[in-house]
Amino acid sequence: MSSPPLAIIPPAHPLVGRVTPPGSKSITNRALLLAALARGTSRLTGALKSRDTTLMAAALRQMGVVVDEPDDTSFVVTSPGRLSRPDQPLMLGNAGTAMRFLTAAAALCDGTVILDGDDAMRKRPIGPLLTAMQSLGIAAAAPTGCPPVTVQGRGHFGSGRVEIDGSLSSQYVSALLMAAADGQGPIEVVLAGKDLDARGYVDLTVAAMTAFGAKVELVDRTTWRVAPTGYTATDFVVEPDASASTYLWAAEALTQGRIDLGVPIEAFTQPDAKAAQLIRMFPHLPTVIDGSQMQDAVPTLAVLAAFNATPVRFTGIANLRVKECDRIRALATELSRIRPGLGREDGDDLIVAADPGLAGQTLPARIETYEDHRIAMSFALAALRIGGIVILDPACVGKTYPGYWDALRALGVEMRQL
Ligand SMILES: O=C(O)C1=C[C@@H](OP(=O)(O)O)[C@@H](O)[C@H](O)C1
Ligand SMILES: C=C(OP(=O)(O)O)C(=O)O
Repeated sequence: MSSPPLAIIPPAHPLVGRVTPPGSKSITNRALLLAALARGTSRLTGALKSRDTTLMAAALRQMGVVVDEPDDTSFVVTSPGRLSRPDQPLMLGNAGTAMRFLTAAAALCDGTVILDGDDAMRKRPIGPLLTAMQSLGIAAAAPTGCPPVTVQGRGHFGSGRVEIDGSLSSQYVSALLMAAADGQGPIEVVLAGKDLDARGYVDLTVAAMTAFGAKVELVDRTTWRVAPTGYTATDFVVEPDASASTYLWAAEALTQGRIDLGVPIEAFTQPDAKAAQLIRMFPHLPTVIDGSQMQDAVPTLAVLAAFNATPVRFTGIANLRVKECDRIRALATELSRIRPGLGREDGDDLIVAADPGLAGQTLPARIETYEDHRIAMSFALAALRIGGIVILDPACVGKTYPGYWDALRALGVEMRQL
């Protein structure tokens, strides 16, 4: 059921203040899984509490891991060091990280594991990951090429060489790498097909694995060698979420404000932190932005581009079509709802016809959010400068940033639930 629409009133002042961004979704869900694979107790602090991490934690509990939540930003994970076969299917909503990472990890259980998600997740491809697992001798099936998935766990990940086509999602590579430390012997994960978009997410994976005691060697740009070390319980600090921070950086740029996130941009290791340099260039964003290495920041940059001095073409974003929704289509459609022709698809590129004159106008538009947190959060930025914007189903931000609307309110943005 969708939540009541939210009308946002453009603030008459620059947004100035302090906001603490939530913990990184990507890092929290990696750390939760790795802690679950390590015998003993691991404390995760600075973690994200949101729909995606709640789903990951619940799935791990179904597999016999104790996940305590002593406060709003910590998880304490106590594990026997292996995952038990769950009695019921793992229901993972539309959490891509949980679905992909747990599909590989399910091979470490003894017995059958079914992983399923919501309607949107049932359209997100997982075939390449299953093909890779099958090549290691693991029985894994998804008749439609998308969840639900059935994995016959056999208690280990095998050994040898596994090829993976990561062109649709880097999460397949991350999933294999994390499970590979529980191999019977060393496992080489080799990229097949074109180079990865979002390579930075695989670097995050290797960093998290290393923190939990794994040994991963980058043999060359396409090959990682993972030793069969298993994982060691540890205390782990999750950095703030860079993708969530992009909305605040953009809000600052759009209103010529000053928002202190309490963390310098250089401290982020996540790929989307690269967007900060572009946002700083506003209103003179480049005419072409390659979004491949900062994919989750593209909705933020696209809405910002609507107010830029010159049009912007976004390239390298084909796999935005298989995220929470088809984000290329959603961005083009919703930008054009504000002003016809403001956003347009060109093959798999998105072209935003910039119009600095939009700022200060009233252009009533009810923004469809397609149950996609990033569509809701990015179009709220348009509402900081344009009157009459209503965000439909605003609660969808709970996937990764449940405190988003409160953060904007704390900066003095007025909103009305309709
Ligand atoms: O590994 C991760 O944590 C993520 C990888 C990216 O997805 P893809 O690898 O599917 O592009 C990104 O869009 C997603 O939000 C998080
Ligand atoms: C694509 C995203 O999420 P996921 O793939 O983890 O569902 C996202 O958070 O923008």
